[in-house]
Amino acid sequence: MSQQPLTIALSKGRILDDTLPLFEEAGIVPAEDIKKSRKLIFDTNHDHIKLVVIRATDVPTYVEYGAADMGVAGKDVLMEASASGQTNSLYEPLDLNIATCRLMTAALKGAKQPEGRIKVASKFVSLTKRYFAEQGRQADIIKLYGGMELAPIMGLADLIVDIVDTGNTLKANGLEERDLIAPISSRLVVGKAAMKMKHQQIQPIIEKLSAAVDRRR
Ligand SMILES: Nc1ncnc2c1ncn2[C@@H]1O[C@H](COP(=O)(O)OP(=O)(O)OP(=O)(O)O)[C@@H](O)[C@H]1O
Ligand SMILES: O=P(O)(O)OC[C@H]1O[C@H](OP(=O)(O)OP(=O)(O)O)[C@H](O)[C@@H]1O
Repeated sequence: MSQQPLTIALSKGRILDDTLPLFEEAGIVPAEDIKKSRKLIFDTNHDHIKLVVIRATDVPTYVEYGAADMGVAGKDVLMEASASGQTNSLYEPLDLNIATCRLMTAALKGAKQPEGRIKVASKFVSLTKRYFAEQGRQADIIKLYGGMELAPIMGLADLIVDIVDTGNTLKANGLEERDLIAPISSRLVVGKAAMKMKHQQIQPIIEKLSAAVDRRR
């Protein structure tokens, strides 16, 4: 019996470096070197499986709408997509334990926070809004697209919400960690329709990836 076609959306950028070896261990290998190509869609060693390589923030959208059946994305990106209402039906069956880092608030070293409303800069606008609402703190959220650490230095914001890994970027810019919002790693996500219609094909992939993740622990 021929298998139904299956499309997996991978985040380009730093997650891809960790995703490709994991997929290879699970027996899914692109037909050409993704990192040397300008193509966005790739055949694999399985006739029915294709990989699409897109911006991390677009992965939840492709999977939510069923344009891709499954995907790999950072928990930060998934939290933001969910908080903004961009997604509401994604399954998250596996923590791939790659691209691990922390979603933190941070501020200038030693800086006191204002009593009333605070200004918070982040690229994760919706999850930041939700987080401060849950904390019962009034916050104006300022959307930035990168280099968040600059915002407190320039007086644009009191706090930032950003990814921290080694802490080197914060340190280099005179900032310090404040509160942990969530530990982050990349997750395998599956769309609602795919989970229903292609379960028999998807389940073995989840199992093989899960075994590959376990072997690394
Ligand atoms: N310093 C870091 N260490 C470990 N993981 C990180 C780090 N920064 C980001 N990540 C994780 O990797 C994911 C992708 O980050 P990357 O820097 O490749 O893309 P991006 O700059 O957020 O996206 P884009 O360039 O498409 O806007 C993030 O969503 C997060 O889950
Ligand atoms: O704690 P560290 O190990 O220093 O890592 C944290 C940095 O990594 C990410 O930035 P990235 O390099 O993706 O650049 P960006 O600001 O363009 O997102 C994140 O936004 C921090 O700036």
